[in-house]
Amino acid sequence: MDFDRYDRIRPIRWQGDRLNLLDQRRLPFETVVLECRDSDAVAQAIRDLVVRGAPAIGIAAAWGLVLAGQSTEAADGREALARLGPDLARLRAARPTAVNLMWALDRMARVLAGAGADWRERLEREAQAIADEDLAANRRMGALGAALIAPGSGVLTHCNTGSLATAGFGTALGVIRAGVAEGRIARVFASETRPWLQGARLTVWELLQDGIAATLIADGAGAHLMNTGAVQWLVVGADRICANGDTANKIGTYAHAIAARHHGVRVMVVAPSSTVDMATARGEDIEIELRDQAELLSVSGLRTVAEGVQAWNPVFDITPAGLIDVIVTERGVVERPDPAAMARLFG
Ligand SMILES: CSC[C@H]1O[C@H](OP(=O)(O)O)[C@H](O)[C@@H]1O
Repeated sequence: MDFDRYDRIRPIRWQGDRLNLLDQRRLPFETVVLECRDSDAVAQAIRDLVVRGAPAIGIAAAWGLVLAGQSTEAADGREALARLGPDLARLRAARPTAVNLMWALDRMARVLAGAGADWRERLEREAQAIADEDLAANRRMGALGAALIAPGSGVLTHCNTGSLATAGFGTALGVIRAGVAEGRIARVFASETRPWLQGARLTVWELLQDGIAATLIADGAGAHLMNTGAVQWLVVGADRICANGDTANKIGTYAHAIAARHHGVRVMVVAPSSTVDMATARGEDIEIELRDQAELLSVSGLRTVAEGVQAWNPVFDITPAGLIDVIVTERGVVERPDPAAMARLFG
């Protein structure tokens, strides 16, 4: 497929002495780039959702460590690793649920541990490799996932899993891009994804850039949409996939998956192998990020809830493996995920 036609947005741009991040808090109406000049600025940008999406925060954190290295004196990688310990810890703590963040930093730390006097160059090469591999994985998953979808199908997606959430092309949205390009997907629906509105602000905007028509629905309209017969697949991303196939993804995914099973709609989870966490046995062992209740109490800075009301704001949920028909990764496809099937591909 013609990737350049379908995929032009790049949320993370390394500039040699700074990291430029497309500020996703301001989209779709303003295009603002935030310049990060040290690792603390990158950690803050991840916490504040300037950059978001599981693969994207791993890539941004890797560049954050490169920035930290530029202001650190060390004779070799081992010494650098010791000096960069606090930066690594602050980047790692920026968000708890998406394992790509920890995966990318562990990979950077391993490179440091084995590097000599050229440790700064090695770090920079590794960050670039993490980004390049993510883009290649997304393109591969797009082909693998689209091949499972029968021509003429409708799909529902949740949150934003596109170029904005990755190095480019996207995970679930990559499958949708490929499926539309191949003529398999005839209808795309995106749920708005309260409270941060990744679906409403980012996904339908991204698809619009590609000339892909998408219909926005309220999160609560998912079951009703499925009942109409308009969609045959729920296609979503992931922030962490456990050894048994249980999957953490944006809050609301679990409700969509329950409705999908009830209506005979198939569920596809699309994520690179960097999202697979074989060290976590099952979903209940995943830390679910709780964000400020203020995100629920107002919309675009305008308070919508009476003063004095309390809110609870978990931003991910767990979809049990039993509700997932297929997990698509760049290494291959896991059908009806369970511990044995996961171990065959990731053990
Ligand atoms: C391509 S993974 C995207 C993943 O990240 C989202 O979360 P957030 O916007 O809070 O970073 C969501 O769970 C998506 O599925």
